[in-house]
Amino acid sequence: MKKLVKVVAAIIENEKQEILCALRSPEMALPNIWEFPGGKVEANEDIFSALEREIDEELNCKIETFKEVFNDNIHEYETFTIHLISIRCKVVEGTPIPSEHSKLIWLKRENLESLKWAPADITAVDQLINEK
Ligand SMILES: Nc1nc2c([nH]c(=O)n2[C@H]2C[C@H](O)[C@@H](COP(=O)(O)OP(=O)(O)OP(=O)(O)O)O2)c(=O)[nH]1
Repeated sequence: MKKLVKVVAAIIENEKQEILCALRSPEMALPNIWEFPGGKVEANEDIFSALEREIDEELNCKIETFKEVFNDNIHEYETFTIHLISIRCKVVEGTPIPSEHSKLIWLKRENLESLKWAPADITAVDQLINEK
């Protein structure tokens, strides 16, 4: 059986109703595709604390999570299975600066479709596009 990896991802919306999208760098696993920033949940860590930690590490800013799951998806990649949990958040301190990603952009919901997303993220992207 493939390894199951639990990953949390942040849906960060700004005051202009734009969503933060992050481009994975050529050095990362699944390179050069767009995702919601986040990462793997460590043992004994709850999903909300994991996301706060990951965003602090990756984007050098503090977020507050909405304490509810926005989208929950299991997707099988070739080499592992991902359990991707997307959670709405807002930035409460600092400004997102990429340390690992190639690029960050803020996009309106209707433009999210224009990016090449990680396959596991498609259900969350569709849910965002369709909710308003
Ligand atoms: N962060 C994030 N990862 C995603 C998303 N969609 C998706 O398929 N993934 C995959 C890419 C990676 O294989 C895995 C997350 O690993 P990662 O490398 O970003 O997380 P991490 O910082 O905890 O990893 P590590 O290098 O410390 O092991 O999940 C997403 O929206 N956000």
